[in-house]
Amino acid sequence: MNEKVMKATRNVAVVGPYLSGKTTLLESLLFVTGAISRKGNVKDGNTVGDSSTEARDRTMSVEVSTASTEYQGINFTFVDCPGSIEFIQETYNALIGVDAAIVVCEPVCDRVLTLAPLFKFLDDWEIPHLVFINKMDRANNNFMDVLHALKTVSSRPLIPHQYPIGQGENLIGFIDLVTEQAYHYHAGAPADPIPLPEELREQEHTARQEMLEELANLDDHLLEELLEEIEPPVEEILQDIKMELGADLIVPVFLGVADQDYGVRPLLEALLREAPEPETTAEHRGIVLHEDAPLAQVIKTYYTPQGGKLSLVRVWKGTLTDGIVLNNVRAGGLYRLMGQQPMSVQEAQAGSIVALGRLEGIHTGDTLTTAGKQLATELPKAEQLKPVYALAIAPEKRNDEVKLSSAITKLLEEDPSLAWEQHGDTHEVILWGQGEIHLQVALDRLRRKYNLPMTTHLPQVPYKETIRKPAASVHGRYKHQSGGHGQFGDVYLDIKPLERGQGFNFDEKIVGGVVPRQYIPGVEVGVREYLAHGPLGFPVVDVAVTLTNGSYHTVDSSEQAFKNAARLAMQSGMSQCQPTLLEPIISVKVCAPNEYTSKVLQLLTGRRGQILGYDRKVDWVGWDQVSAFLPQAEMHDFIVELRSLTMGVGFFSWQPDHLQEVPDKLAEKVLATTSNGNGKTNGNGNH
Ligand SMILES: Nc1nc2c(ncn2[C@@H]2O[C@H](COP(=O)(O)OP(=O)(O)OP(=O)(O)O)[C@@H](O)[C@H]2O)c(=O)[nH]1
Repeated sequence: MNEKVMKATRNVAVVGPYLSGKTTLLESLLFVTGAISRKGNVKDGNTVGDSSTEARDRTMSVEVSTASTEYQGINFTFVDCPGSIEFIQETYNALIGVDAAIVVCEPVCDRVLTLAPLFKFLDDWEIPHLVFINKMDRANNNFMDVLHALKTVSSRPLIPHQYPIGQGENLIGFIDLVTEQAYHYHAGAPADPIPLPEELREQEHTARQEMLEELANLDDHLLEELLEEIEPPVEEILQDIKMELGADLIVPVFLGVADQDYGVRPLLEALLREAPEPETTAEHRGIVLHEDAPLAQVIKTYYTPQGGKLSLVRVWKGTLTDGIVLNNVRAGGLYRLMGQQPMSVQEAQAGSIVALGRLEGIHTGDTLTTAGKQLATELPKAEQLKPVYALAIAPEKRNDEVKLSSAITKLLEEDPSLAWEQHGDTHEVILWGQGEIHLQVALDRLRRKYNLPMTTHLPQVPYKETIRKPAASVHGRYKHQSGGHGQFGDVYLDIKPLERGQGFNFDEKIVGGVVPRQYIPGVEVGVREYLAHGPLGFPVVDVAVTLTNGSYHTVDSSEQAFKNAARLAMQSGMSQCQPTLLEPIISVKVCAPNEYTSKVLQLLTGRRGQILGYDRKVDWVGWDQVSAFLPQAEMHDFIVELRSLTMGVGFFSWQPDHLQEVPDKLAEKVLATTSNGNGKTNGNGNH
């Protein structure tokens, strides 16, 4: 292991809520370190991050992108992560592979809640992170008020590292609370030291005391110094911050204006001083470093516009070279990525983040070793989010259908928070994801990368039907004479409703061979075939059918003729049984900050949901979890409304639960919109 390389590397994710300025900050970090000579900006679509067409079209990040630079002898790889909650899986997968994260947020007290899921993930994974309060040129709220608001959504104490000089448009610099040195910002150049403004002395003192007291909660020596009113040495404070940030015990808070490079150098210096080295991160993850065999983990999979596969990996130990065989697959190409630009490298040492080409069969999250797949002890992966939003899709051109499955497979490799299925009842291809924009981006990729323009519509609700009443001895006789020998089958069936969830049962009570044994399977097939489309046009469930009687003809009877007779019997019998529509009900667990619980309850009941109860969400301070049954017909845009009611942070998990009778009035509506009674109706029935 090359310890020198490990010590000289830092991998830092840039994360934070939607549009907080992460891509702009990355651009500034690359600019002030000299990795790029001219800064791009998000509106002009020429930044290093957000380099894909899908991102540029929407001026938002839709996948992670990495860029490397050097600052004061340290190689930094920054991973720019999407902020939108719909692309959060990307962020979670990438965070697994970094040493630290910069949480970029805006100085708005009302919006701190949007950070809650991210802080939760960082804290659960014990990923050291610091906060960069960006857009300080737009700050309306007092800095300490923002800090205190942020504290309410973090389980780790936030400590101010800086204090602003001026506010909003009048922001001119900052005070470093560790050294108590004030600085004046300059666009495009390092800040100048200036004397500490007298009028800020008291506020600076209060902020600094808050920092020292939080640190003293974790360091007895510092606590003693504070109690005895001894001024702690700067070195001791810095050492404490480094140790406690490294162990994810505190969250230092910085400030600035990314698009003017204000506060960006101090941020880099803090990362240099305080962010953990790759070796520390690896040890923290329980990786045994003294064995030299390479160990890496995939944090993102890309398919380039030319169709090549690139696996972005964090090298935990050992050295990767071009052509290395990992998990029995030979890598073809080893690259450092600068946005979408791959730059070939000969080798990648432990601690780096690089891309490997052509790792077929390897997926995001996989652990890679030279020991072969079976021998690799899997490193933990980020939790896979379950999709919550669906669209039915079909290729615009019919003969593209064959191409679709291989394109979707690649799409899902790039983005594991998508899923797809061919629905058994409705035969639709359903694309599942995390929200409307998420699916639009996936459809854009299908069109652009795979030349597969698609049409979309709301998925059909897979309604079923059943019966309320039995019918006895329903008769079906099939008699057909055509040329040679004819067709004859004759049956009597009893039809009975079954308990909900019992499915279908076929039985026979034939005595005296009135229907010969060899024809009985034909009767069952005929019944089953009929039940695929009941009188209302949907598959029939929870029905028992018994063959009770019949007759046959020695020459003309056949299995086929009995099948037809059974269908005829079902046709005449089922209409007497009061057919009724059933809808799928899903069980949902809806999670949101408790100030929104009453809105969540209203949302559910407004969608015919049945509330089963609610309670505090385990391990989520200040959050509730509501359990309910919800008709699947009401699920389509449920996530959209839930997010709009909860500042974007509410989420839910779901699973199919049972079938339930559709209330009569609604059933009429559903059946009226059913085209030609063939069971096709759109989701979201009554919206
Ligand atoms: N006033 C001001 N605007 C900024 C600052 N930083 C970024 N912006 C603007 O904020 C908007 C969003 O910036 P981005 O860098 O795309 O934000 P992001 O966090 O990467 O966005 P997503 O990744 O899509 O969540 C752009 O219009 C930027 O120009 C800043 O410090 N001050």
